[in-house]
Formats: sequence, C-alpha cells, structure tokens
Amino acid sequence: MSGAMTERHMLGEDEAAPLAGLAARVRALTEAAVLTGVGADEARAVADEIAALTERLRAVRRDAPPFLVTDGHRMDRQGGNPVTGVLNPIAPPVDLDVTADGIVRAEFTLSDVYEGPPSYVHGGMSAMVLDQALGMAAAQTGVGGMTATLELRYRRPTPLGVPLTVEAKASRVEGRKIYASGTIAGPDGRVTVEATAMFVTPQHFLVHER
Ligand SMILES: CCCCCCCCCC(=O)SCCNC(=O)CCNC(=O)[C@H](O)C(C)(C)COP(=O)(O)OP(=O)(O)OC[C@H]1O[C@@H](n2cnc3c(N)ncnc32)[C@H](O)[C@@H]1OP(=O)(O)O
Repeated sequence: MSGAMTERHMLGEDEAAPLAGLAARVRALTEAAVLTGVGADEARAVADEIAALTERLRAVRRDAPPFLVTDGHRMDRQGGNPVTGVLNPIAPPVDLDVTADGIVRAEFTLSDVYEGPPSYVHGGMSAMVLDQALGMAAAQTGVGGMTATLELRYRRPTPLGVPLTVEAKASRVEGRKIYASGTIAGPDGRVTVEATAMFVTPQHFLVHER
C-alpha cells in the first residue's frame, strides 16, 4: 500500500531511462494482449513467460512509485502517474507541458487499449486526462490542490489512434479554491470534450509547500 506520505525514491535520468524503457515494452505488451489473435496454447505459453518475468521484477520491490529528478513542473516528477508517468505502463503517457502564460498542453494518441464505445476513446479515460491537465493548470497558480469537482461535456466522440490535443488553464483563485477549464480536440481541431473543475488546496499542502 502506498500512502501519501511515503518517502519516495528519487530517480535520476540514468536510473529512470531503463525503467521508462521497461514501461514502454509493457505498454506494447498490453496492446498486443488486447489485440492478439493467437490460439489458446500460445496464449497460455506466453502467459507463463510473463508470469516468470513478473516474479523477476517483484524480486526488488519499492514501497511506492518513485519520483523523477527533473527541472520541470511538480507533477512531472511522479514517474508512476497514470496519465503522465513514463514509468507507468497504463499511462499513454501524456507529455504535458506548460507555456509561459500557464496553459497546460499536450499532443497525445490513445490506442485501442483505451476503447470505450467501439472505435472511440472511453469517456473515463478522457476524464482522467482532463483531470490531470486541469490539475496541473491549477498548480501553475502557486500551489496545487485535490479535485473537488470535475464537470465534463462530451460534445462528440473522441477518436482512437489519431493525434489529440489537450489544453487546460486556470481561470481564477478564491482562497483555497482554484478553478480551471480545458478541452480535448481531435486532429481537425474540433473539440470533443470540454471540462471545468474546482481544486481545493488541503491545509497540509499549504503547510508543506508555502
Ligand atoms: C499538485 C500538482 C498538480 C496536481 C494534478 C492533480 C491531478 C489529479 C487530481 C486528482 O485526481 S485528486 C483525487 C480526486 N480528488 C479527491 O480525492 C479529493 C477528495 N476530497 C478531499 O480530499 C477533500 O474533500 C478536499 C481536499 C477536496 C476538501 O477538503 P477540505 O477539508 O480542505 O475542505 P473544506 O471542507 O475545508 O472546504 C473548503 C471549501 O471548499 C469547498 N469544497 C470542499 N470540497 C468540495 C467539493 N467536493 N465540492 C464543492 N465544494 C467543495 C467547501 O464547501 C469550502 O468552501 P467555502 O470555503 O466557500 O465554505
């Protein structure tokens, strides 16, 4: 179990790169597992090999996902983040960047692994990407917060396998409340999902961060 206050290993580039490479291979494995058409015997044989590899990785186990040493933004440090984390095979990963005027932005592509309605992105996945992007935008105002509300408007289906753009920006701060909004757009620039959110900075964030 990884508690919020668990001390994190800080990985430098040399340590992080091979683990990011491992995650990329597992990401490819996941897609292969979802799409494979091999027969039962081959599926069982591959499953046994994967089980053996899993035991090799479990031989040395950390208490919590490590952080990355970066000169970038706070959330970039979370190597195991399920949206942005290069160490996490379930993350696409979405490489969020922040412009000088506080706009959080990324181009990303979601594979069939994230399918919801046939041939389109699962709405929960769009929500997760937007939660992360809006949360990072909120953090650009000074100190971040926990998502208190997240409202989504699914305007049109989000396509799989093509470049998507996520953008987010904080709109205002009222005490410990930070408001942000954002969108996901398809390759034609048309918005598929809109989001607004309110983040609340917990008291203990203020104690530790300010
Ligand atoms: C940091 C860097 C970048 C971060 C990126 C993050 C991306 C990912 C974000 C997440 O996924 S976070 C995980 C999902 N969210 C949660 O699990 C949050 C669970 N809820 C909590 O931890 C607390 O309820 C919360 C920190 C949101 C608020 O607890 P507090 O004890 O600080 O709130 P408090 O009761 O003192 O209320 C403060 C104000 O916020 C309001 N408020 C709190 N929670 C609310 C809520 N859920 N909806 C509406 N208003 C809310 C509350 O009414 C009040 O308004 P007023 O000041 O006007 O009276």
